Amino acid sequence: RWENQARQRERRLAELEQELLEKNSRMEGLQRQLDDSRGQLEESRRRQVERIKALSGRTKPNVLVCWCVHQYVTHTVEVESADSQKALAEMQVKNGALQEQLSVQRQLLRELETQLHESQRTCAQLRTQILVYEGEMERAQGQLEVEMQNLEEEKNRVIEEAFIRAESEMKAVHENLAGVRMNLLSLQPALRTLTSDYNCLKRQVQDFPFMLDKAITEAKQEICQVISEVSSTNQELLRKYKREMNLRKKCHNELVRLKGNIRVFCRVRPVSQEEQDSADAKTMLSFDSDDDAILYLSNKGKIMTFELDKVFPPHATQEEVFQEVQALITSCIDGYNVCIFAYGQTGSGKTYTMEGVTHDPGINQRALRLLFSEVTEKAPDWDYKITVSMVEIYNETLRDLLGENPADKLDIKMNPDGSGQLYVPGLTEITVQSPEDINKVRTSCFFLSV
Ligand SMILES: Nc1ncnc2c1ncn2[C@@H]1O[C@H](COP(=O)(O)OP(=O)(O)OP(=O)(O)O)[C@@H](O)[C@H]1O
Repeated sequence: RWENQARQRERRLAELEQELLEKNSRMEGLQRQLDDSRGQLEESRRRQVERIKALSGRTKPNVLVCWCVHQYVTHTVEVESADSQKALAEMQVKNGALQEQLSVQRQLLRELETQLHESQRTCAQLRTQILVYEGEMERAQGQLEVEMQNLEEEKNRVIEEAFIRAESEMKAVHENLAGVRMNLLSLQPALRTLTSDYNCLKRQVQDFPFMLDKAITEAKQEICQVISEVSSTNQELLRKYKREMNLRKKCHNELVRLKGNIRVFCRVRPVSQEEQDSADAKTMLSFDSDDDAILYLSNKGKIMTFELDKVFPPHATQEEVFQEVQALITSCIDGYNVCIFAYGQTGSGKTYTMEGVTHDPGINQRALRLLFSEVTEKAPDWDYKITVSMVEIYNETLRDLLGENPADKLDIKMNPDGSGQLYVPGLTEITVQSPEDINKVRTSCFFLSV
């Protein structure tokens, strides 16, 4: 900004100087004109004086002619002759013209002097203005210098800061570089190892198709060998399985022989609230602590002893009862006919033992679960088909509860195959896949019986 102002002022100063020069040259021209006019006036006066002198020579000596007071003299000249008077008149006319010319020249001179004064005044003003401008320029120059100095200082400071920063960054870069160099040095052995690994792998990849072919051939041979081994193992397993089955059959037969074909258990349910109220409720039944197959019944002071396969006391759980019949379920899978039923007076706990309650199921539910879990376990090797039939025996009459007409009576006949087994012709059989299916059948059965 200051530079612009200074430049403008310099331009203005140059213009004013140019103007001053022009005015000076014009003034010089006017001066020259004035000098010329003065010279001409001098010349004309000189000529007039010579004429007057010439004329004086021809006039009376007492005529006093003086050029500076010639007007007055003119009035005092005594004309002695007609020629002199005529010449005098002419001279007077010329004198008048010269007087006029002189006044005009004087006027011109005054004007020129006025112009000269005016020019000098303008020149003085311009000089003053120039001085003012010069002062302003000096001030601006001073400010400019201060600004320049400030800028220089700022520049130096910024350069110094940048230098310090660059130095620290340079230092950090050098440190990083040193770290990178160290890393590079430490990586070089790893790189060499990797290169050798890579070359090794490359060779392996090149050899891979041949190795693969070889491995496939070997694998094929091994698989064939394994297959033949497995096949022989299977044969062996089958043989063992058959032997196992025979063993199980033998065991079952032994079990039946030892425990008897028909086993009878007795389960004593807990005493109900009403029974607790009666005085002799707790003393009627008692158990033998050494033998779990003995039950004592006290009736009218007389103790009767019952011997069974097992007696379950009131605190026996559903699980304990089921464990006792569990082996029979396995026998059922192995192809034996099994029948489990509960017998007893009303409210003695038959339904509780066979069906149980939702949170603690009885023998039926547990047997079905075990049956299906065994079947599922053997599923890869054996095909099983489980069917359900339901009959009602009431007053010596047999009815098919799953049949289309549950009211129809069924007959029990001897199997004509000569096996000595009984069978019921026309009895409905429903194939089931899970214990839930059996539950559905039972529900419909209840529905039908209703
Ligand atoms: N071992 C037991 N533990 C607990 N409660 C039992 C037990 N046995 C039976 N009960 C309860 O005794 C009551 C009668 O049992 P349950 O209905 O099983 O007798 P029931 O022999 O089936 O009778 P009904 O012949 O009249 O059908 C039921 O409330 C049952 O919950």
